[in-house]
Amino acid sequence: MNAQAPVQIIDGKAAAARVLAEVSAEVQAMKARGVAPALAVILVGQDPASQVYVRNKVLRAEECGIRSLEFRRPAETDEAELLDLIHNLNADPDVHGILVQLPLPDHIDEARVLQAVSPLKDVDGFHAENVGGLSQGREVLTPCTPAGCLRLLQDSCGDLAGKHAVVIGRSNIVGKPMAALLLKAHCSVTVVHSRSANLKDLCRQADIVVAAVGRPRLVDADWLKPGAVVIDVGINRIDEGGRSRLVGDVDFDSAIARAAAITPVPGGVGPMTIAFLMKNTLAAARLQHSDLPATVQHPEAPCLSIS
Ligand SMILES: Nc1nc(=O)c2c([nH]1)NC[C@@H]1CN(c3ccc(C(=O)N[C@@H](CCC(=O)O)C(=O)O)cc3)C=[N+]21
Repeated sequence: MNAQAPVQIIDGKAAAARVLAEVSAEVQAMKARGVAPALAVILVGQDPASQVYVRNKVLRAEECGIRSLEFRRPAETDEAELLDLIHNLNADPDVHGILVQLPLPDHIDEARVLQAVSPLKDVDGFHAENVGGLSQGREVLTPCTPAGCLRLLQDSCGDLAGKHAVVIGRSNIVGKPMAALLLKAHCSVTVVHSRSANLKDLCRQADIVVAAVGRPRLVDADWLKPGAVVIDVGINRIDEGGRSRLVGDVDFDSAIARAAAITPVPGGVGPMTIAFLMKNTLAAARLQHSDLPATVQHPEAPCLSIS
């Protein structure tokens, strides 16, 4: 049997710090030309996890010089009120990005709310116009988590052309846009999900596995081809021995025996998601100020996160 090369643990925090440094430099350049990028974050209700995420987003924004505005609304807020707030932010020339934290309370129609955000300010990339643009391979505002995963894969594997990527999960937030980005990067893409027959056999054929199903430690070494690169999007809070801890959709301790490279949870995809939110806010500010001289754009950092 061949000895297996040691596994590379992909450091999402370090990768995110590099992205944030790029963003900070560009924010300064943009400010020097009179535009101060600003992100509005809307949080409806008291979900504790959402509060932590929103707090982190606001902190990261401040760190890279992006102005952040937080709008907290009670869980009972009705849809019309929320739509009203979004319309006001759409019309505000000093606000460049709008993020509506998900999930929303059950009485609010999530699709209608996401569709109300101006596509030019849609830093989540969830508006149908951006979803459609991504599927056509255009450079549009792109969902932050898959954009972050793609960057981690490019850093780790270089050229992705011709590789077989298996995406586990078909959500609008991760699975579907991830598949579109991998296709754009010239991978062969298989999307599998909870109803797939032979889930494990399909996964075993993958050069690249992106797990985004929300099932704690579903994927173990037995699911992997030796040398596979594994991106774990899952963030599952589980109780273990009376203590709460975060685990991914991948059984990390098992998978490291087969994978060539793997992201940990925490410290993998999560920090990259937030870094790409900042990148998208900058891209959104540029979309709204197409009059800015091109020198604002960093030559090696293309305008939008998918490129
Ligand atoms: N409109 C909208 N856009 C989102 O992008 C969005 C959302 N709603 N709702 C919730 C999910 C979740 N999400 C995370 C972002 C960062 C971490 C993150 O940085 N996690 C740290 C650990 C955090 C911890 O310890 O809890 C890590 O993985 O290292 C996690 C989760 C963005 N989301």
